[in-house]
Amino acid sequence: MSREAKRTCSTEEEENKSFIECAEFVLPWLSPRDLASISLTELGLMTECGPSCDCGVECKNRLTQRGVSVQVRIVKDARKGWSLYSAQFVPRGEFVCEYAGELLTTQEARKRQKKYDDIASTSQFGSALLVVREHLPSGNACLRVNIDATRVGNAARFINHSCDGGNLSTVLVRGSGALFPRLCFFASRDILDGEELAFSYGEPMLKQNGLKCFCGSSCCLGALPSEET
Ligand SMILES: C[S@@+](CC[C@H](N)C(=O)[O-])C[C@H]1O[C@@H](n2cnc3c(N)ncnc32)[C@H](O)[C@@H]1O
Repeated sequence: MSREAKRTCSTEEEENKSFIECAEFVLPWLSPRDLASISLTELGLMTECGPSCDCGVECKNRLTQRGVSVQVRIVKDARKGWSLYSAQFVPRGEFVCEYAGELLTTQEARKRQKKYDDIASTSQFGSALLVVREHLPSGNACLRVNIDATRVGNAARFINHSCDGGNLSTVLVRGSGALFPRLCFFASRDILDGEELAFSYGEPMLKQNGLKCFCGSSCCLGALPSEET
């Protein structure tokens, strides 16, 4: 899974600071292949109070820091595996949950993805390693965050892909003073009680032995978005 964000509001000075602070997660220069992926679906960006603020978790500007915010149900699907359903009406724009998981170095993410791909080739295995690339305004660099919810995470790790974008928008939330952004889901439209929650895992850059997609949408491309991490 791969998600893209373009940061638009920072100055060059801020950009350099962020670049240095997050050195381990930065790919300094993008390969031509990565550059080709800049046009992928962009994430929304948002800032909240964070470790450098005096306020507590009840602060109104910590909307996404209070756990899963809607009632959900985990349901098994014969073809997609475990899936997350809404167990209440969720109005458009409402915060749903964070994509929580282990933050990995890129080296560890690559190692784990290979292991997960091997397991998935012989069994029904739902790995949940998501790569977020945040492109800095200059276009010369990108901050990469690898979130692995396969073993450690919250209910968001059961959200399946839909080729039509599903009913969730992804927003990268940066807490003031926090080193890494967090990936959060908001309802992209009104969601009915009993609807499956879904989002787009990214543009299809198909691997030869990629997994089949069973999202069931009219624009289904037949394969899950997947790329070399
Ligand atoms: C983040 S996990 C989602 C939860 C997963 N279904 C499970 O059982 O753990 C991602 C994995 O779910 C499966 N998956 C997600 N969306 C799918 C879809 N549209 N069609 C088929 N499989 C899907 C794939 O195995 C994928 O690697």
